[in-house]
Amino acid sequence: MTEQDPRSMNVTDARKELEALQTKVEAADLDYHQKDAPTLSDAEYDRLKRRYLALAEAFPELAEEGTRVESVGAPAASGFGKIAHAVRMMSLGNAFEDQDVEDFAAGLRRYLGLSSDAPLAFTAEPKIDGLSLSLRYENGTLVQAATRGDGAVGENVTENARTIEDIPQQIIGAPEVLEVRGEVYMSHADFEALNVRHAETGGKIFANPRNAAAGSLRQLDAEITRARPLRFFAYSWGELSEPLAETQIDAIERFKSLGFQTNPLTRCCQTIAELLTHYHSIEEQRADLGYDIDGVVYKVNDLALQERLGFRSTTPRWAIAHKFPAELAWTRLDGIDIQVGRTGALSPVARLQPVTVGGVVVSNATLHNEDYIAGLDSKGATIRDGKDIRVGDWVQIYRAGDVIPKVADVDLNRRPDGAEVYAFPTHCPRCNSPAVREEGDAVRRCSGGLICPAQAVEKLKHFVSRAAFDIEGLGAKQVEQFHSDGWIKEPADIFELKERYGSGMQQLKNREGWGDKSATALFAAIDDKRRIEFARLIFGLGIRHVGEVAAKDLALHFRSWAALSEAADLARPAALAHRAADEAELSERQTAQAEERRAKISEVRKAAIAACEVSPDAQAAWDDLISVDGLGPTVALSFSDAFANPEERAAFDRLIAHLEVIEPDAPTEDSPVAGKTVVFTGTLEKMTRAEAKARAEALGAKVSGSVSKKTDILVAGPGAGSKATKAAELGVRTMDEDQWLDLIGQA
Ligand SMILES: NC(=O)c1ccc[n+]([C@@H]2O[C@H](COP(=O)([O-])OP(=O)(O)OC[C@H]3O[C@@H](n4cnc5c(N)ncnc54)[C@H](O)[C@@H]3O)[C@@H](O)[C@H]2O)c1
Ligand SMILES: [Zn+2]
Repeated sequence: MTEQDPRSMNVTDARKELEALQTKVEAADLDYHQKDAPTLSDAEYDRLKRRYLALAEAFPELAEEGTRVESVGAPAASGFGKIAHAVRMMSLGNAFEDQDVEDFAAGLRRYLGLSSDAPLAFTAEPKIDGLSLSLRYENGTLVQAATRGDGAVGENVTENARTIEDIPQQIIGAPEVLEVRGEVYMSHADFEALNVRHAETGGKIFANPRNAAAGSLRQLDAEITRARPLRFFAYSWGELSEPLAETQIDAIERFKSLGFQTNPLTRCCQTIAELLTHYHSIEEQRADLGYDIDGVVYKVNDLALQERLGFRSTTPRWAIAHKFPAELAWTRLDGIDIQVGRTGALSPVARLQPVTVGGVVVSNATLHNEDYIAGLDSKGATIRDGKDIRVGDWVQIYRAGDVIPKVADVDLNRRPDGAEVYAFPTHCPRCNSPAVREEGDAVRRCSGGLICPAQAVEKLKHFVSRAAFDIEGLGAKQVEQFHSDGWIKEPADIFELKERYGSGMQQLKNREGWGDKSATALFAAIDDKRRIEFARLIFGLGIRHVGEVAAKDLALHFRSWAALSEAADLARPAALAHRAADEAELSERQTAQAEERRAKISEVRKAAIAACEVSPDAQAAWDDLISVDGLGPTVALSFSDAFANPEERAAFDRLIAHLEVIEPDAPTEDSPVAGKTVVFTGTLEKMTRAEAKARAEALGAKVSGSVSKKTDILVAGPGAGSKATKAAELGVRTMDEDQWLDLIGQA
C-alpha cells in the first residue's frame, strides 16, 4: 500500500482521496470518542489522519472548498449537558522518530529566534492512554467537570467526576478560579477485573482500558461510574485567576501540593539527548507501569515561552507527543515485484503473506534497492549483519508513523532449504531493455527510455501532476486508462486528444465513468493549459534531477523555450567533457594514493577535459548553465542529456507546438536592491518569509539563507540570533523590517 507524494498529485485525485479520508476519519472519531467502541486500530486511524493532513496541507484550496476542517475529538454526545470550555482543550502533535523531535525543537528555536546553543528546557512525562477531563474549582470547591468533546464544547460529567477518588472535592490554597486538566484512566488490573465481572453478569466487555475508562466516566447515571475504579493524573490547566507558576514543572509540583495525583515519571530535561534518554527509560518501564501509555509528551518548560509560542488550530506549538514505535511482525516473503519509475528506476517491492502490523494488514513492503536485498547499505557496509533476503524467507516487517512498511530483518533459522540468492533483474520487466546501474548510483535503471511503457505512464502522471500542468479531470487513474487504450503515449498527445477522439467525443462519452459533461470539462481543462507558465513546463518534462526549484531557476534565467534549448545545444560539448572528467576521476580514485589523490585528480580531470577540445563558447554556455541558482553539474548534466537525446528532443518539440509559454516577469533592474544579496532573519511581522523572498526577487535581489562576505543586506526582525552577530562581525549592512520596506518603496 504505497501512498502518492501529495506534491506530485493532481487536484482531481487529491479531492477524491480527501473526501474518502474525511468520511472514514469522521466515522472513526464518532465510534471512538462518542461511542467508546473503536472500529479501527489507533495506528490505522493515525495513518488516515496524517494522510488527510498531508493532503490538506498540499491542497489548501480543497480544504477551503468545504472538506472537513480539522477538529479535535468528536462533538459532545446528546444526553449530557454541554459545557463550553473557557479555554479550548487541545490535541497534541506527534513525533515518531528521534529526528522528528530534533525537528520539533529546531522549529521552536527558529520561531523564538533562539540560537541552537541557547538553553531551552522541556518537561517529559508519559502520555496516558485515557481521556482528558477538565475540572473547575471556584474558591477551592469543585464546581464542574467536563470532557474534551470537540475541544470547544464538552460533556458535563460533574457528578461522575465526583465519584473518582483521585479527584479532590475541596482544595486549599488554590487560585480563586482554577481549571485543572488531566487524564482519566483505568489500571490494567481494574480493567481485567471489570471485564471478568461483566463476563459473569452479562455486562459490556471493553476492548481496552482506554475504552473502559471513557465508557465508565461517560455514564448518564453517575452511580454506574461510582462502581468503576477510575483514576486521574493532573498535567495541565485551563482558566486561571492568577498564574500557577513560572514553569511547567513547578505547575505540576503545585498540583501535587494541592492534593492531585501527578505522574511520578515527569522530568525536566535540559537537552534533546536527555529527553530521548528519558523516553527510552519510560519505554522500558512501560510494561510494568500497570496502566496504558502510548508515548511521552514533551512540553516547553518556561511558561512565558509557551505563551509566546501559542497554538495552531488544534494543537499547542510548545508540546509534542513522542509516540512509541508501531509493532513489528514476522511473515513470509512470497515474492519480489519490480516497479519501474519515471526515470526508469527499478524498485523492488516485497510481496508478503498478509500480516497485521500495528493493527493494519500489510501485504507489500519496500525493499529499497538491489544492495538492500543483498544486505548492504549505500556505502557498501553490511546491514542486518550481512544477511541477504530471499524469496521464501521469514522476514520482519517494520511500520512506524507515515512510513511505508519495510522489510527490516530476516530469520535465517526459518530459511527454507534451497532458497536461492535473489538475482536482481538485469532487464526491465516491462520492456525488456537492459537495466543498467551506473557507478555511484544505488539504483538500476531501465534504458528503454520512451519505448518503455512503465516509464511513459509515470512520465505522463508527472506531467499532469500538481506542480506541473495540473490538468483537472486528468489524474493518475485516467492517465493509466488512456495510456493502456493507446490514446496517449506522450504529453503532446494530451493536446491532440480532442482532435483525434473528440469529434462528437463519442469514444470518451461512451466510456465507463465518463459522460457528456465530464468529457466536455476535460477538454476545456486541457485547453486551459495550452497557455502554461515556463517553470511548470520545464518541471513537467520530467527530466531527472530537475525538480520544482531547478525548473523555476531555469525559467527565470533563460526566460524562453528558444533560449533554453539553445543553451542546452551550445553547452553540450562541455557537458560531455564534464562527464569524461567525472569518469576519469572515478577510475583515478580507485588507484591513486591518499596523499597524492587531490592533485592527481584535478590533473586527470583537466586532461580529460582538454582531450574533448571544448570550444570557448561551449565552455561559457556550460559555465552559465551550472551557475544557474541551485543547478550545479549533476543537474545540468542530466538536463543536457535530456535535450541531447533525439527521441526526447522530438517529443519536447511536439509538445511545444501545442503550447504558448508564459514567460516569467522580468525582474526590475533599476530597483535599489537589484543584484544585491539579501538575508532575512528573526520574526518578520508584516510579511511571511515566502512573501519577503518573492518580493525581493521580483526586485532583482538574490535571497540567501546564510550570512557571508557576499551578503549585502541583513533584514533582522525581533529574535534575530547568530546571523545578526555574524553580520555585525562582517560589517554587513543590517536593517529592520520597516527600514527594508522603506528601501524598496513598499512601506
Ligand atoms: N481507533 C480509532 O478509530 C480512533 C479514532 C479517533 C482517535 N483515535 C486515537 O486517538 C488519538 C487522537 O486523539 P487525540 O486528539 O486525543 O490525540 P492524542 O490522544 O494523540 O493526544 C492528545 C491527548 O493526549 C492526552 N494526554 C495524555 N497524557 C498527556 C500528558 N501528559 N500531557 C498532555 N496530554 C496528555 C490528552 O487527553 C490529550 O487530549 C489518535 O492518535 C488515535 O490513537 C483512535
Ligand atoms: Zn523499461
